[in-house]
Amino acid sequence: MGEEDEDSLIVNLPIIDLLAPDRVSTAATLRQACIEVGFFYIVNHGVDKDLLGRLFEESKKFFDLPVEEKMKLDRKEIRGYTPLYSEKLDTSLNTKGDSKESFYIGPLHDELCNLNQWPSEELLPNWRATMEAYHKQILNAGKSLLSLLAPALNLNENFFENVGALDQPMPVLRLLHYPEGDNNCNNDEVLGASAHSDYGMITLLVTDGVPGLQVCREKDRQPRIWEDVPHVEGAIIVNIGDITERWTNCLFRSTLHRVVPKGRERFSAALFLDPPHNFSVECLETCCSESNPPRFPPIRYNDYLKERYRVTYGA
Ligand SMILES: O=C(O)CCC(=O)C(=O)O
Ligand SMILES: [Fe+2]
Repeated sequence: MGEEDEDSLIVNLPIIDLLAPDRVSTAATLRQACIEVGFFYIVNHGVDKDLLGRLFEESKKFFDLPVEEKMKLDRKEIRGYTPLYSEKLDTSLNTKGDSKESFYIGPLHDELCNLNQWPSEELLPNWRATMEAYHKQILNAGKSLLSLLAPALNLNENFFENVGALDQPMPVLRLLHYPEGDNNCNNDEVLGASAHSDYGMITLLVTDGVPGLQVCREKDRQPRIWEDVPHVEGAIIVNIGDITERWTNCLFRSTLHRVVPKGRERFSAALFLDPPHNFSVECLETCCSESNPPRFPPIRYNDYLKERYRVTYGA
């Protein structure tokens, strides 16, 4: 799949058309992508192009604010601002932290929605409306993808809805800003986002087109081989998260990825789509058998998530 391009490798990921009339063959392509690499693109996802432009404009306006202003919305309950270097996704590294800042926006319509924090309307009048509109559209794209992911697992199209995985889903939108420069420090290289896999069900990622995202398809092989994920205009990048890997008994892969500095400022926005917090994640029937028994016991999603955040943020 990877091919040489001077000194870097480029991964060739399939494009999944959410509106393709032949759902059976689309689900088969999706299944293969999830088994082989855990990353793919989606098109015909229903996210408005102009809204995407506004998302990045407003995101930039927030990150351009003075740090004191941003710190007024410091992250609480996984909502709000995280400053530069406050996170280190690869905890084995000897660096001061990842060179990125971010802003988390939690679900808009659940009993916790009042925990979301917003910049003041005087400072950024269109900010909240833009983020809410994007949040809704990208969540719909995620739901529509899940209705293809279910048949890709030999399950009924409505499986995720029927088991309650979408009752109170936990879509968390994370705006990301990687400043330019800042390449090296004494020890390991400072990365925009160090090597990690995502925790949840699926992640839907849009970027401003600036390169930097890379995947490592064989995490246990040394030295690690990193391949660039190219920008495809109009497409959304999707990756399988750890809880889906666990849910599918490791049939679908949650692939290691990272963001490396390419000497340019970069913006992206990731929607982490998770099941409800009290949802019990238990090996899917179509992913185990007598000869391939479940590798993990059932786990309440919230217990799993808390542990992952504790390790990443050290709190
Ligand atoms: O910014 C990117 O391209 C990737 C971000 C990412 O992997 C994450 O936030 O989990
Ligand atoms: Fe990620």
